[in-house]
Amino acid sequence: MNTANSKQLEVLLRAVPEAAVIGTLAREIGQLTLDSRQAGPGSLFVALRGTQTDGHRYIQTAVELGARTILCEELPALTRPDVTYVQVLDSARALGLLASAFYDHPSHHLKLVGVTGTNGKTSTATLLFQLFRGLGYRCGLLSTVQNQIEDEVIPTTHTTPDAVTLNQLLAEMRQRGCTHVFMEVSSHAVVQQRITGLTFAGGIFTNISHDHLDFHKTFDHYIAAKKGFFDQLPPQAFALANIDDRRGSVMVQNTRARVETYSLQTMATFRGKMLSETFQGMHMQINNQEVWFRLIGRFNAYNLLGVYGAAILLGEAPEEVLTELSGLGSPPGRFELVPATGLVGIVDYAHTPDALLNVLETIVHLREGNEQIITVVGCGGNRDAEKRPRMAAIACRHSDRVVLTSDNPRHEDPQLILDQMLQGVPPLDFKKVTVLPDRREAIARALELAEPHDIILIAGKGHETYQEIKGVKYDFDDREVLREAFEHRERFLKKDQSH
Ligand SMILES: CC(=O)N[C@H]1[C@@H](OP(=O)(O)OP(=O)(O)OC[C@H]2O[C@@H](n3ccc(=O)[nH]c3=O)[C@H](O)[C@@H]2O)O[C@H](CO)[C@@H](O)[C@@H]1O[C@H](C)C(=O)N[C@@H](C)C(=O)N[C@H](CCC(=O)O)C(=O)O
Ligand SMILES: Nc1ncnc2c1ncn2[C@@H]1O[C@H](COP(=O)(O)OP(=O)(O)OP(=O)(O)O)[C@@H](O)[C@H]1O
Ligand SMILES: N[C@H](CCC[C@H](N)C(=O)O)C(=O)O
Ligand SMILES: [Mg+2]
Repeated sequence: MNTANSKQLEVLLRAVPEAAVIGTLAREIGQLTLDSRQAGPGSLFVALRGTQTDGHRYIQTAVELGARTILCEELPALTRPDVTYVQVLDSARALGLLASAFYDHPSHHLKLVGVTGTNGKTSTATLLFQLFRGLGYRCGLLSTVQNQIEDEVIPTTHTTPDAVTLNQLLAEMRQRGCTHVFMEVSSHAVVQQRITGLTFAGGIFTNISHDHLDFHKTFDHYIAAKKGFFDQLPPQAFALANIDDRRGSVMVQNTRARVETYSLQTMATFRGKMLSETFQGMHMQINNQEVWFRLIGRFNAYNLLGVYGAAILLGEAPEEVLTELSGLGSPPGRFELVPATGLVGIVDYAHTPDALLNVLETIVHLREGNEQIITVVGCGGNRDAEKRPRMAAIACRHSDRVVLTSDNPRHEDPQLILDQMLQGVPPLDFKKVTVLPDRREAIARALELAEPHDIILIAGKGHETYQEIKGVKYDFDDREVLREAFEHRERFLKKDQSH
């Protein structure tokens, strides 16, 4: 990436006035790193306290690899005269501030909009990116699926990258002439201060429901994390909240930004109404204008309203925005239809109880006759376990047949995850449930159960192209696997007919 940079330590530290320095300030910093394994001559290594280990334990390693500037909360027992130590109260905060300064504060020069909420971040940010490109702007996107600078796709491992990667990407976007950047702000990113030091033009709150309690421990902490994003918005920014969500007004109650709202139920700055929908699209009214969209589902009506509102708050003309929005399709793996003869196949990233409920309610609503709804779903390992029985219960309540399977088991035993899911199956529903830990077999089984016109939902992995089992990522794409299973079924049916 062509954002090679170097800065005098003395200049950089103006971003962190509270720092105490031991050693010389006359150092040229060529790289910021939070991982000792990436340190080298010219590096400033930032020791962060993490969830698995403490970066302070790797100061020595960073120095051995050539780093001569260390930022930490606690000085090592033995300090070296040839190393500069910068001591702060909060390394994560300092890293955010330094990363912005190191890359010349790229966010100050961009219209940066952050989207937070349990569900709908990727959808909202991606739609905004596509919309603004359609309106003629050069744009950047930071999302779970991928990062993108105009047409160039940059793979990502996180929803919100760490502060260094984030500012580096923003700097690259700025250098390439982008004026607008749309990014997802995960709750982890707020708590770990990955976004500290950024200047946002606006923030959007989609909704909040059950997720990530493995990390945040309580729902109140999770709400506080999301709210933290709005608390740090500047007065010039907008804070756009979905007020149909119970927590919508709490989110923006302490923000200094200008508060605006969107709703499908009540008075709001941006008011929408769903008029009708089919599997091909939906008809909506937005602030008294009627529009046809290619996206479907009540949850997408919310996403479209949030996108519309943000575009207007960024100064765009309503007519142009609606015309452009009306032509946009779903982001990858979000209610993605997989074509099949005589059946409906849907791959969706619903991996929380709320998302699964929304998707299934949409499908139930769109069902025309007595087609069966067959749901294949699992829950990820090493993540929030409380959602497991809830997701199984929701799948049972709104489907005719359910195949429980593995998502990304990570380091957990797939059978134990499934046992926890089974706890949520009501006794009378056991007859509709099949358990098959192998996801490919589970998808095949769903098709064996299917009769003409049935609707098959494969939930939880959406755009993911791998399945992570015991630290290894195996190629696996629900859309591909479903497509192959459809082809197999068609061959089988043809053979059957010819006999
Ligand atoms: C739980 C969590 O968020 N973890 C993130 C966190 O790691 P951590 O706090 O566990 O770090 P750690 O492993 O304890 O290490 C502490 C420090 O020591 C350093 N270290 C460690 C070892 C060593 O040899 N040398 C060294 O310097 C590490 O680089 C780190 O700075 O900081 C790391 C660097 O930024 C992230 O890569 C890591 O993401 C892990 C891989 C992860 O899985 N995160 C997920 C849960 C996540 O962040 N998800 C959110 C939300 C997803 C959603 O939208 O639903 C996201 O934004 O992606
Ligand atoms: N506004 C919404 N409200 C509720 N559910 C939604 C909404 N938008 C999308 N969904 C559902 O949630 C799933 C995830 O959507 P999306 O990827 O946009 O959310 P996200 O917030 O980015 O998730 P993640 O935290 O995993 O990055 C979708 O596949 C869909 O099932
Ligand atoms: N960003 C979410 C994605 C979950 C996707 C699901 N397929 C899983 O692996 O659990 C997380 O890391 O919790
Ligand atoms: Mg996302």
